[in-house]
Amino acid sequence: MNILAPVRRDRVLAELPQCLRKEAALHSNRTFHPRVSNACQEQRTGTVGRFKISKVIVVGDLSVGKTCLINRFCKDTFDKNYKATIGVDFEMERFEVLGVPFSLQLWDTAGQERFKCIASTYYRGAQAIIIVFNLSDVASLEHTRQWLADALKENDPSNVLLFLVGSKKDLSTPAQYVLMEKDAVKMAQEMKAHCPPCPWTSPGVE
Ligand SMILES: Nc1nc2c(ncn2[C@@H]2O[C@H](COP(=O)(O)OP(=O)(O)OP(=O)(O)O)[C@@H](O)[C@H]2O)c(=O)[nH]1
Repeated sequence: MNILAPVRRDRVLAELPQCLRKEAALHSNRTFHPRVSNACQEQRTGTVGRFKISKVIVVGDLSVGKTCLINRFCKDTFDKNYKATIGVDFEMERFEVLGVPFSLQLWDTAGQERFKCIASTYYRGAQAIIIVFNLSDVASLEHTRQWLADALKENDPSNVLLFLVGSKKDLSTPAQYVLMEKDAVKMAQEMKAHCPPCPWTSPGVE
């Protein structure tokens, strides 16, 4: 008996969503890799990496907006009150890709130093690492190197997708933003990551 609710309409993917900016995109393709399409057609998704379920870990300094980013993505909500994450939190988002069920496990980790030890025990086995920094706090961008190093201790660097995400754009002036973006793009290139500005956490989007 299937007791799961239907997959949300915006989680049914028949083509790749349009990217925010071409240069920030993983690649500029609008369609799936033929290997993925073929495997989906033949219902052989177990053979395309871990297609049925993927783990994403979200790391970064305290209060940069990791929880808000996940809540915007999963629940389309924004909470202006800060509640520190204790250790880790977890969300599961179900998709349907080319007719095949797919689940994304999102691990929200604590940025506070005292919880780092607990949080890092959940880093292992990630298919994607999202490193978040605050666009109005240059130190949080500098610290992304350390967050990445810690996350990669538990994962195979050649087999994991990296994303560098700038939050709190609404709190920086246009001039500050231009400077931070330049530094962030440099950092993203150094990490071989991608650096799309984040549309989800902006209170204006709510
Ligand atoms: N103005 C503004 N505030 C934001 C934005 N994103 C998050 N915040 C606020 O920043 C604070 C911290 O957000 P969280 O998402 O809890 O931060 P976190 O990175 O999960 O924090 P830790 O759990 O301590 O690691 C909260 O008060 C949020 O409301 C944003 O884009 N703009």
